[in-house]
Amino acid sequence: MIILASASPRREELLHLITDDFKVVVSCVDEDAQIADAKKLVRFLAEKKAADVARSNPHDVVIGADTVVEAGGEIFGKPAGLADARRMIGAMSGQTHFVHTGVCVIKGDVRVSEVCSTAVTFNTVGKEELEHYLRTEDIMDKAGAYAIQGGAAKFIARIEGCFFNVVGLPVSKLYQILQRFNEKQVM
Ligand SMILES: Cc1cn([C@H]2C[C@H](O)[C@@H](COP(=O)(O)OP(=O)(O)OP(=O)(O)O)O2)c(=O)[nH]c1=O
Repeated sequence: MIILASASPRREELLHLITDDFKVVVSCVDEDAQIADAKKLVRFLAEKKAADVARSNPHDVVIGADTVVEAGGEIFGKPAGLADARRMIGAMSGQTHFVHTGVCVIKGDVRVSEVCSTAVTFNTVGKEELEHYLRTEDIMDKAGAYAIQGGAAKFIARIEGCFFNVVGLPVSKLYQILQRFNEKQVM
């Protein structure tokens, strides 16, 4: 059985693009980590989430993931509040940033972790547009305080890499990892 160790409805929706044969078990890990490198951070947290659920489900294939935005040398997770969200989108306005998602798949002793990065370029977001966006989108549970799959779509000038990675799961990369588990007969 495949288990998605995530409370994210986006990740659940995205995993359905690969298979309908899975269940969700939410991990209860502390996401505070003192890691300054964004790629190392998402890998660490994806592993932590997957390992937490794998401990009590040793015979299942457990998937964990974590997404952050890296913009101008800063790492943006979920905003702490409206002011933080305003600051994050302000920093990304008219600029290119990276969205990194770590994904970890564990079954018993076998563990595969990967990081997928997507470059996203925002058009300049005007003050009024920004305030309207903050009023109308549920951004508090999104890394970088935006949803590319939602109202932020209108700010996107260009993306390079996997779109689904930005939404929280690098679907094609995860598919390849799961195929490897299948070939090794560990699924
Ligand atoms: C940048 C971006 C992020 N996101 C979301 C994906 C993730 O759900 C969230 C980042 O938070 P995460 O901490 O990676 O995930 P989560 O807390 O939602 O779920 P869990 O830890 O239980 O797996 O931001 C979007 O939905 N759209 C976007 O455009």
